Amino acid sequence: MNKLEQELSDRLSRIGPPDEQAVSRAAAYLDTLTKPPGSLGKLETLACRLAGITGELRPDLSRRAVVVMAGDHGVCAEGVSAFPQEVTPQMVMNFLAGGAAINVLARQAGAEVVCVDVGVAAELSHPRLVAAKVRPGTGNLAKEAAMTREEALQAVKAGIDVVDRLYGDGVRLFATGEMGIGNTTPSAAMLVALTGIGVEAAVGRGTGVDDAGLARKRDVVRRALDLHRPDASDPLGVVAAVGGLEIAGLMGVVLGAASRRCPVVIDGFISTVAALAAVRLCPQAASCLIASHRSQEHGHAAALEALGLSPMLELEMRLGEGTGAALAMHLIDAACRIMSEMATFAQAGVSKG
Ligand SMILES: O=C(O)c1ccc[n+]([C@@H]2O[C@H](COP(=O)([O-])O)[C@@H](O)[C@H]2O)c1
Ligand SMILES: Cc1cc2nc[nH]c2cc1C
Repeated sequence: MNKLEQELSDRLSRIGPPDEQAVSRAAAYLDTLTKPPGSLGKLETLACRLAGITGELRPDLSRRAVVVMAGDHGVCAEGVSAFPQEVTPQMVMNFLAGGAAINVLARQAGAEVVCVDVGVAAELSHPRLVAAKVRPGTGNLAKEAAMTREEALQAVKAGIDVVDRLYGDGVRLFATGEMGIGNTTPSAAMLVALTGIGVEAAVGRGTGVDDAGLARKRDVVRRALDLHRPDASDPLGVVAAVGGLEIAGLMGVVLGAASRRCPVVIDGFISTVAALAAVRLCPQAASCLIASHRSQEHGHAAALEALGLSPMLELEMRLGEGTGAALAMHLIDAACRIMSEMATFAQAGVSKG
């Protein structure tokens, strides 16, 4: 085992199961509040999950960050996106200037946006950009491995390192976001490799390719899987062969948050595939995941199902960047406020059924 593998394995060994006692205490407390038992539905489930993750009934999740991992994709050469590759660095600059949808929605949710260059195919420099470029874009997975295993490990480490730094600054709630023209293709390839579902079920229109583009994407995914034959039991091998640098970075965000017992809100298709790969690497990490929305991207439902997650929102969004996750933070706030502000039957003098 080399140094990075050892470091990752040490980190994974620190990821534990949810605190079942805290879950039971949260559930019992919710039943003392002035409402029929269970009537707040998924908000109650969420309050219990947050207790299980953090070990606290009323965790302070006021410091929060959306980590937007950015990377480029050699597979764009196959004509798999409706947009040109230069949009990736252009959007990174937009994130840093505060003008993208994620900046608006994160501000509204009280979250900072932390943008990480883990593999953009352009030179970028900005005081607020986290510079962690592993390589300038992946290889074209239809013809070669997206990256080496070592590069995948470096990208995972970049995600863990960002979480560590933010945790040190007091951040206790994380959300995944990404930017990478072409990244629905590697995400679909990873989903097929990890779950065995059909290519048709995993590949969708991404930024909006037409029927010919969709057919090309499916063909590319089939060719890539034929070429690399990734092993589902080796998630790092899967992301290295047919994944993306920002996807590996998001695996690190999930694993880092789980190792700190922090909830991590999962955004759309790409984020969910990254979370699935992280959970395949470390099944215990599943307990820290909060699914935010169901994206319009064709394969997202299957990715959520593979994780056994039920999203809170269905807003017909398909942007990525962490936008659905930022919106779900309002529901996390709602669940926390129910636990801290609602009167009990005894306090309000309301008769129990
Ligand atoms: O989050 C999603 O479900 C989602 C669905 C479709 C597209 N995206 C975003 O669009 C880009 C990938 O789309 P594409 O067509 O270039 O593969 C990438 O920057 C993602 O953030 C994101
Ligand atoms: C403009 C644009 C913004 C995005 N944000 C995330 N993916 C994106 C893709 C495009 C094309």
